[in-house]
Amino acid sequence: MTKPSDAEDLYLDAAFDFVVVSNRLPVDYVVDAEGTQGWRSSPGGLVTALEPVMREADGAWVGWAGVADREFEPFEHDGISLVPVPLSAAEVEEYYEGFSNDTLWPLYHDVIAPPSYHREWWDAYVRVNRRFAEAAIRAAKRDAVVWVHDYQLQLVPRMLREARPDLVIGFFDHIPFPAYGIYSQLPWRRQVLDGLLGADVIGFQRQADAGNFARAVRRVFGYATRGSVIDVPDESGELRRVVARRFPISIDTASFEELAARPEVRERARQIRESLGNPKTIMLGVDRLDYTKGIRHRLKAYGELLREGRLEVEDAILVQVASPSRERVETYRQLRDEIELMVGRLNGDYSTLGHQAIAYLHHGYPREEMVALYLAADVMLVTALRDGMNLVAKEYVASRIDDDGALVLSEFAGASDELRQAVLVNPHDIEGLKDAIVEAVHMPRKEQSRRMRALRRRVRDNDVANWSASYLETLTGSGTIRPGLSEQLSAVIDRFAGEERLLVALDFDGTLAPHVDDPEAARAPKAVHRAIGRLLASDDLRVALVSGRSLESLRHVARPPGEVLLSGSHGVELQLDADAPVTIDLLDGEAAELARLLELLGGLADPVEGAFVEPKPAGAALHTRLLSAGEGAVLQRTARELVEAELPGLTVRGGKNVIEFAVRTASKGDAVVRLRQHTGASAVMYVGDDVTDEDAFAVLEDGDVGVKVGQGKSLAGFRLRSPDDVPALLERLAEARGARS
Ligand SMILES: O=P(O)(O)OC[C@H]1O[C@H](O[C@H]2O[C@H](CO)[C@@H](O)[C@H](O)[C@H]2O)[C@H](O)[C@@H](O)[C@@H]1O
Ligand SMILES: O=c1ccn([C@@H]2O[C@H](COP(=O)(O)OP(=O)(O)O)[C@@H](O)[C@H]2O)c(=O)[nH]1
Repeated sequence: MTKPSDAEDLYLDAAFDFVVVSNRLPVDYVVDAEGTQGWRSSPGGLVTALEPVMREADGAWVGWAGVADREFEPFEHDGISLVPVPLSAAEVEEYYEGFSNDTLWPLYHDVIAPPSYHREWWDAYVRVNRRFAEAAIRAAKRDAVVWVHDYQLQLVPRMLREARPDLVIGFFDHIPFPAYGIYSQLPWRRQVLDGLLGADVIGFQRQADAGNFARAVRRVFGYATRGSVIDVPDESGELRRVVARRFPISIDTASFEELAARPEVRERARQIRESLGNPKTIMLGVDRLDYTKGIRHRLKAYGELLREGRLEVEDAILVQVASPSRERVETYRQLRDEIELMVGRLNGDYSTLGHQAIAYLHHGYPREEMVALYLAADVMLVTALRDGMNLVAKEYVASRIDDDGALVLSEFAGASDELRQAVLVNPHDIEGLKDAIVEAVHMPRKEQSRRMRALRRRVRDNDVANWSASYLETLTGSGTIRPGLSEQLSAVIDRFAGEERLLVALDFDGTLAPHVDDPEAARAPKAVHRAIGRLLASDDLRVALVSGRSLESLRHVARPPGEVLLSGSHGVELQLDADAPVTIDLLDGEAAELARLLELLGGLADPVEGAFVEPKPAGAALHTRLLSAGEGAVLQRTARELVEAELPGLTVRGGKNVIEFAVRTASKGDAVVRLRQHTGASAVMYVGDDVTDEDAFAVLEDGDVGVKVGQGKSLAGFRLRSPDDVPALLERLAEARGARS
């Protein structure tokens, strides 16, 4: 791999600010029986999800064209720039069918099938990952964002970072990440984790996957993890923050709704029903023919229902689309044989001359036909034994624009975290699955509509544009923030308000009060005081102010009521009880350092008009907000160099137009940890705007809520546009908390 020092020429043909890398391109190269060559949509949910994202972005998509031993020049297809990566026949066998789909796939899906471990497959995996990384490097401009996808390419993030430290690197895992007891089987477990940790943000479908990943990192490397943050040391020992958290993928909901409303698609749905003899109930399964999808369990349950007479072949039919997948992998061949044997038996046993038990279709269908099938089906069966997300479930819901139909959904599919109003099942429990199918078949129209409305709202609120925006916002900190509370944030507050004991921790400057030139003149508007008052009147809810200011200054500007807990000087000072004195008892050495620090900063600031020093109990801040950006930057750099030379080891913090030095190490993160302990809170909300608030976001845990005010890279899951939006957030929480009690 080329190192950055000799990689300058690589930047020359780099043309893209945004590069997506996945094993598959959205199209496969095909030659039909007559020898006609062309491009056909490639299978699977990854392509369905990424296609609309790429159509919006002016980026390049690096991937394989689905055929061995063919090289293609980069080309444009349907408005997307594609950069094909070639694979030899041996590589398809060892990297794609072998290591990706016969080692990692079964291992990551909880060993439903036994994984095979072969050293030659691993060698091919490393080689091919390097080729993908090199193609991405060629395509990416300096400082570009490169977003790598899925288990086939887990080594690419590290390869990119080593060759091109300028890049912003993201990774998204579309499939589950298993518990360490299973993951640890992998002979190359260290290398794979290390490969992934090359990314800045690692996205997962479910929080459970992110948790499994963080635990594996702790077990294998011993790196510290806090909430969604992993501290990864680089070669010089400096810590790099890697975020690992859930970003549930979705679909282009509006396009499914639009298709479902088209007269020709509705007509096609009617034809499908008619061709099946207009039975009372059409049940539908749509899956790649994969052992993770639980097709066998579904057929078994359906067969038993027919045998027991709980379903009649005159009334019901199961349409099973099993689209061809990975057909040269032995486990998939065996699965096809088993499924087709089962379908043959069931049809032999239960079909009559006029009524078929199962319509089995071993084909892939285009989007329009899929929507017609969704519209034709009264009941959708998604019974996966393990599935990263399962987009089919979301597509069914989005297509039911008349708010009818019923979805039976496995709790082992990622989609079940969001689609709570489906009939949820454990597909291993065949009796439970049978009951769920019967419940769905007989579900009253009113009940169908109640559930479907809630399900549809969910897929509309979190569509694929939302998914990519929220991921990329975490990765790059860019994006437009609309004023007010987003629907997602409102929904999360409602959920948060239901937790047992709450802590609401708020930064002051830039969050409750707008930034002003004179720090002592900063004030929060009346609306903030009112909202805090309402929160303080709520049951089991504590409010804390967490500021970089000294406590004295914080009390002066914020004028908080006595019940508000206070943390000042970035966690150095804590006031947990209104009457308790706060002392920080500097050691003699610390006091001497502080005195010298004030001298040094004073010496720098005094001659510069507009610059001033704010003394703090355990440090001092040099403010440059009245200077031009250039002058401010120069003064801050000089201060940093001077202090580091004379007082090495002090904590240094950059903020908005301020640089701060402290003789005692503490952070807003430490403050939040102490406050959580002190209040016994079961969930914490933290709201902040500055870089120093990132320490607090970093210690948030599952179930907590982080809200960043304004733009910029952040670990927070949610955003508000400005301090003007904060009172509405606090009011909403107070209201939801009140409604609960
Ligand atoms: O490329 P193939 O080997 O033919 O397989 C198709 C894709 O299958 C997997 O899809 C996953 O991504 C979906 C979207 O996030 C998700 O809903 C599903 O649960 C996953 O299984 C695989 O992860 C992709 O890489 C494949 O392209
Ligand atoms: O005949 C078919 C079968 C499936 N799909 C699409 O393939 C994707 C399957 O994604 P899912 O997440 O359900 O599972 P995956 O195959 O990725 O494991 C969905 O968008 C389906 O609409 C399709 O277009 N035609």
